Formats: sequence, C-alpha cells, structure tokens
Amino acid sequence: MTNHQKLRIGIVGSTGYGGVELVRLLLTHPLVEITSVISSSSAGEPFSDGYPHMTEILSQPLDPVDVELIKSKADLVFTATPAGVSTELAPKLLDAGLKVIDLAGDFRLQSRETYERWYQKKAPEAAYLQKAVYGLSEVYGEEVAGASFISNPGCYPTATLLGLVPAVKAGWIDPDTIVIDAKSGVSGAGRGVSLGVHYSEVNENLKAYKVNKHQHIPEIEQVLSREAGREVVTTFTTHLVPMTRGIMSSMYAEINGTRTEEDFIALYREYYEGRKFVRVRNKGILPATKEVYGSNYCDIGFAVDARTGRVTIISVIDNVVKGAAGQAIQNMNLMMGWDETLGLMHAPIYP
Ligand SMILES: NC(=O)C1=CN([C@@H]2O[C@H](COP(=O)(O)OP(=O)(O)OC[C@H]3O[C@@H](n4cnc5c(N)ncnc54)[C@H](OP(=O)(O)O)[C@@H]3O)[C@@H](O)[C@H]2O)C=CC1
Ligand SMILES: CC(=O)N[C@@H](CCC(=O)OP(=O)(O)O)C(=O)O
Repeated sequence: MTNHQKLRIGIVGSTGYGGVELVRLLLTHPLVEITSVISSSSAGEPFSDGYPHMTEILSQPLDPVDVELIKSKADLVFTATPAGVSTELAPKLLDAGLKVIDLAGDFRLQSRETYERWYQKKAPEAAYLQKAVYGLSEVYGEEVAGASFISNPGCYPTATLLGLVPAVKAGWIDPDTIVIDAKSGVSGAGRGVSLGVHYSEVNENLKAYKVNKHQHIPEIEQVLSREAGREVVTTFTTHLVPMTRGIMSSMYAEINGTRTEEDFIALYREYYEGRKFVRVRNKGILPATKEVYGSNYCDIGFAVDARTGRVTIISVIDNVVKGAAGQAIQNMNLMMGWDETLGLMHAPIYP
C-alpha cells in the first residue's frame, strides 16, 4: 500500500497528553498517516518544539483549528480537547464529511440535562448527540463498526466498566451494592498546570478528590443501567496517586448466590474471548498498574470472600493508552473494519 492510500489523520489538541500519545501510537500504524497536527494556540510552530522527544520524528508545523484546512488534509479527526470544545467543533467536522473520534466527555452522556449538571457546561445539540456511538470497544464494538462519529469513553469508566460489565450482565453481582474505589496517575489531569497537580502537592501524597461529584459517575451509571436492564446508581471515589500513568479501579459488590474465583475467571474469559486487550488473571493473581504501562491492555483479577459474600474486582489500565489514545485508535480500527489491534500491540514497559 502506498502512502497515498493511507487514511489521513488530523489531531486537534495534538499538543496535549492525549494528543501526543495519539501521535506516538499512530506513527507505527500501518494503514494511516498523520497529515495534520492541530493547535489552537501554537499554529505555525513545529510540533516537536513543544515535545523535544519527537525531534526528527514529527517536526511538521502545527496547523490552526480551521475546518476547511482540516477537511483538505484529513479523512478522520481525533479531538483530544478539554470538555466543551468538541461540543462546538465536532458538528462542523462531521458536516464537512470527516469521521470524528472525540476523546472528551462532551458526547458520552445521552441526557443533555445530565451532562449539563455534571460537567457544568452547555450540552451538545441533540441531533449530533444522537449520532455519537459510545466506544467502549470490547462491549459496544459492533455499534462502533461502520460508525462515523465515536465518543471515546473516559479513562476511569474504561477501567471500571470492563471490570464490572460481565458480572452485571450475567446477574452475578447485585448492582445496588457496587462500590468503586479508583486511583489515577497525574497525567490523567492533562498537561496544563494547576495547584492540584503541582509536584509538591502530589509527591509523597495520596488524596481523594471530587467525592460524589466526579463527572464519570453518570457515565458509569449509564452503562451499568443499560447492561443491568434497570437503573443503577453507584458510589465512585477517585484518588490522585504520585505516579505518571496508570489507573486502578478496585470494585466491591455482593455476589448473587455462591460463586468462586474460578467461576468469575471463566465468566470473564468467555465474555472477552477473542478480544486481545482484556487479560483476565489466573486465580490468586491481582494485576498492578505497571503491568499495563504504555500498553492498550486492561488487566482484571478477582478475590472472592466467602465470609462476607463479596467479590473484589481489580482492573488496571494505562490512562493515556487504553483510557484515551489507545482505545480511540482501537475504535478507529473497528470503524474502518480493520483488525482492532493494528498499531496497538505494544508490550507494556517494565519495570
Ligand atoms: N489525560 C488522560 O488520561 C485522559 C484524557 N481524556 C480527555 O481527553 C481530552 C484531552 O485530554 P488531555 O490530552 O489530557 O488534555 P491536555 O490538557 O493535556 O490537552 C488538551 C489540549 O487541547 C487543546 N485545546 C485547548 N483549548 C482548545 C480549543 N478551544 N480548541 C482546540 N484545542 C484546544 C490544547 O492545545 P492547544 O492550546 O495547542 O490548542 C491542549 O494541549 C480531555 O477532554 C480529557 O478529559 C480522556 C481520557 C484520559
Ligand atoms: C487525575 C485526573 O484529574 N483525572 C481526570 C480525568 C479527566 C478526564 O479524563 O476527563 P473526561 O474523561 O471527563 O474527559 C479527572 O479526574 O477529572
């Protein structure tokens, strides 16, 4: 295949952490080429000025956010922008005939009212919201195939939902009893500096934040409700951990009936059969964030407590890969009818 036939990719928000991770991964994808890296604040500057580790790898100048220009240079656009930007931009890109994969939260919630309450921003127009397919690849991959507009899941919801959906769908756990305790590395907050992610605030520290207020709560509840076939509400608490990448979601729920760890392992292995990026650990082995670092894997492990009748489910991802850029590329592969693993089979970096 010549370069000419490759799918041409534009990245809005290329100067952020999600954007630069898209660049890193797409550079080795066999069927695409990055034709436009886009910035709202640094157009004209070489991409590698902001990221010297990309010197002589990707030094092309940043393009402005100009829909006509993007249309002339790209077939598919990733928007890796702060909440609120794609609400306005994605409809224009779609109207220009481009395929769009949005990494932000703007199009994830079906209810406009729920979005406005949790994000404190104006919701997208209903007509465009209805076009967006929620791209939790291993659960809704069939809906993603052939779609032209994907709303990529949040990082915490990806780890959490991949860990909960099979058990909720099978009715093996009581959805009313689920408690989710989640922890993230600091890159989850993006490249922008703020007091909360300042080195001396984060280093040698562990803090809970946005308790009962996190914008990912309605996203998690939306999917759990759909899979359970009834409304589910849940307790979800996020913590900031002094590490760069990684999310661990520790989930607790009451088991319906009597199930062993072997039962959960078999259920999940069957649910994710043929899906390379979810790895279910053997009995007695729980995953750690370093075991997925830099990769698109989500690793899941179980501990059943016969004494309390509860199961603990541990799910880990790399927030910028499976939690953002990696899953977005997986969704692009599914949209295009390609093997979902193209460009993504990187082994985790260890140690
Ligand atoms: N970091 C993570 O782990 C994850 C992030 N996400 C989501 O992905 C999105 C991007 O996150 P992340 O990369 O971490 O964020 P960053 O803050 O690192 O980057 C966002 C980029 O958006 C660009 N931008 C800001 N305003 C505008 C605008 N008005 N128009 C166009 N571009 C704009 C900025 O670049 P410039 O000034 O050059 O235009 C900036 O570099 C967010 O919605 C985030 O919530 C989702 C899952 C995980
Ligand atoms: C560590 C950290 O601050 N993480 C961010 C994740 C934000 C994110 O990914 O936002 P959307 O998925 O909603 O776009 C947070 O908790 O808000």
